[in-house]
Amino acid sequence: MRIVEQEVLVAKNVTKQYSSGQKAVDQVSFVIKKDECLGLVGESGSGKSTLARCVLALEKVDQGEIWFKEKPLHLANKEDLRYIRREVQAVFQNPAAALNPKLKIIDSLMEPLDFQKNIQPSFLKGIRHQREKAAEQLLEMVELPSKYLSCYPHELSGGQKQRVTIARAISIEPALIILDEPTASLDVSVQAKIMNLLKDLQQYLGVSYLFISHDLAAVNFMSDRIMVMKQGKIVDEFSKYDLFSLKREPYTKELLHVFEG
Ligand SMILES: Nc1ncnc2c1ncn2[C@@H]1O[C@H](COP(=O)(O)OP(=O)(O)OP(=O)(O)O)[C@@H](O)[C@H]1O
Repeated sequence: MRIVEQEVLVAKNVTKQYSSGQKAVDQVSFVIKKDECLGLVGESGSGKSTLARCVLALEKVDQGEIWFKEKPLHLANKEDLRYIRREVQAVFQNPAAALNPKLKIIDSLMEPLDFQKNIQPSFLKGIRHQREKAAEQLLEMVELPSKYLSCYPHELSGGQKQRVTIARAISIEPALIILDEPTASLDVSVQAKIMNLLKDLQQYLGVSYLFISHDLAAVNFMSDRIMVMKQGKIVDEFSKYDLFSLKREPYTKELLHVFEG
């Protein structure tokens, strides 16, 4: 398949069926462009996380194609997978589960950089191999003081832990970050702060996002374009400025109704 330069990820007719026979993802196609945030909204069980796992190459697709830049995820060999794992990072709902409780924050944070010695992120120029300085810089980017580097995860709040997982995701300067309900486990006041941080980071780093949530308000705040998923299918797709258009599908209007309260 021909990939246009500005396209970071292209999914074409992706289908994933579990052994129960149910199609969790059914003929889904989309494009994520450089620097853009694509939002994916749908109620629980609509297939959002399954699609995310396919994009992360954690699930094998049954039909269709997923291309990350010029690499076919659906046919990826070991070397392609190594490249994709570096370029596509993820932040999930539960930061407590994402951090090893036995590791100090500095060690969880630096895991990707410790592992991939040859990566030179632009924002760590001159300090890439000074481990503590690099870790301090990463924490600063997510607005956390460096004193947390020597703490264990249980000493941090949920929002602080999520900031650490975000810092870890950006640490190797990926091209795409999958954000799967990144604020769902956090207090409402913290949710807004994390979303603002994610927006600022996106602008600063020029990274692309796939932002996944059941909350249309959150998706609308974060995204340039929005896809609505229902029972494994994309039932609506539009620019965020067209959310209130009369042309929206009835299901989007239902979600909108919940959002407007
Ligand atoms: N490992 C699995 N084995 C079998 N069925 C699964 C598996 N994972 C998900 N499913 C089913 O696939 C469908 C889509 O689930 P998925 O978790 O992708 O939806 P979701 O929109 O992310 O929901 P949620 O927001 O609740 O996580 C659901 O019916 C779910 O029960």
